[in-house]
Amino acid sequence: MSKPVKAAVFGTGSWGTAFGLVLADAGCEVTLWARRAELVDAVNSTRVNPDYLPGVELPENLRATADAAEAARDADFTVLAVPSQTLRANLAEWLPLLAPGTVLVSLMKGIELGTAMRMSEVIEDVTKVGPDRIAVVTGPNLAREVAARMPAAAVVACTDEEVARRLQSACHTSYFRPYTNTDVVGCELGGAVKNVIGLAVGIADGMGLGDNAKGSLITRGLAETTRLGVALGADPLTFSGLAGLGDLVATCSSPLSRNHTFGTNLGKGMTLEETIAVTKQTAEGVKSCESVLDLARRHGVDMPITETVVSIVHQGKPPVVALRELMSRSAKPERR
Ligand SMILES: NC(=O)c1ccc[n+]([C@@H]2O[C@H](COP(=O)([O-])OP(=O)(O)OC[C@H]3O[C@@H](n4cnc5c(N)ncnc54)[C@H](O)[C@@H]3O)[C@@H](O)[C@H]2O)c1
Ligand SMILES: O=P(O)(O)OC[C@H](O)CO
Repeated sequence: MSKPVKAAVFGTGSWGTAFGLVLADAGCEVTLWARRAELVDAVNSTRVNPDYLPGVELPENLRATADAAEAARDADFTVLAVPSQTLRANLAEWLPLLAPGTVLVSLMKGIELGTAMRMSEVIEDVTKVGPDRIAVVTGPNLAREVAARMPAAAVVACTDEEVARRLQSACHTSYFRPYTNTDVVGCELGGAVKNVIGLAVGIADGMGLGDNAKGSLITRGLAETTRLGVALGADPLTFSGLAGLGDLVATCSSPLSRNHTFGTNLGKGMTLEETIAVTKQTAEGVKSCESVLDLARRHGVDMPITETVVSIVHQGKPPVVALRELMSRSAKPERR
């Protein structure tokens, strides 16, 4: 009998725990690394993560530890599920512990502030591991729905298709259907920019702008995501797939999305400080809207919706003023 696949998941938040559950359901032996000993004890003794996924029973082949070396030991896959802006520092600490030959898997949907790097680029920069051992999981995957074993498809992307296939098989269950893709750039950009568009749609929903506004923002949001992707060498077709349109639709329609909810609160008139205070989990778009805009400017790409989100979230522009400016931009053909 062959040995079970071993997976270490660094980050016991919503998605780290939910994806750990998927891996365990697919037959992997899973170790979650958590910062806090109380959370480790709760997971191991009650089989529930009370802070992030209350009410979800975790399988027996998933356990938690606060010891990073123990989590990393002999892992075939080392899955990273921390906030995008802390990844570099976290990974630098874990680097000496990583199992030789392990595949590093990013679950994160953000762009690093300051460097404008995608998460796989940060991983490569810190570990010096080649792109053939770095993979990304993305797509319409709201953690609570996945943890409830509700059906979802996803994308596992790696420049090495064989590695993507191995990861696909490690996380394929009756309710989680992963597709492979070799366009890592497109898959990561789709995930990071949809959070920014999710904020924009949330703001519009909070302002009561209606479903035409929502459809328009999703579509034009996808257009600017695709423009950025093409400038960075991505395949434009990736953006009509699960990492692009699929994730945008899920994020922009769901009250479970933290980015959408964050935007809705702003659109209803909460201040940024009030909105941050009621947001308990990571809403990546809040920081990444600035790094996405930075990336776009470095490549001479126009991203008016992203620019609008930055002006509301970070420059204090009232949403009604931002809306008026967005709508009064000069008229242009749809495909340019
Ligand atoms: N939640 C979802 O539905 C979902 C789905 C797909 C992708 N993602 C992406 O997954 C990533 C993680 O999101 P999440 O939903 O699990 O977030 P979360 O806020 O639920 O959990 C974040 C985890 O990171 C840990 N953490 C926070 N600061 C840290 C630090 N300085 N050092 C080490 N660990 C730290 C927290 O303790 C927690 O375990 C994000 O990039 C998000 O966009 C989330
Ligand atoms: O809750 P959000 O806004 O981070 O979205 C979660 C997932 O990325 C949806 O696919």
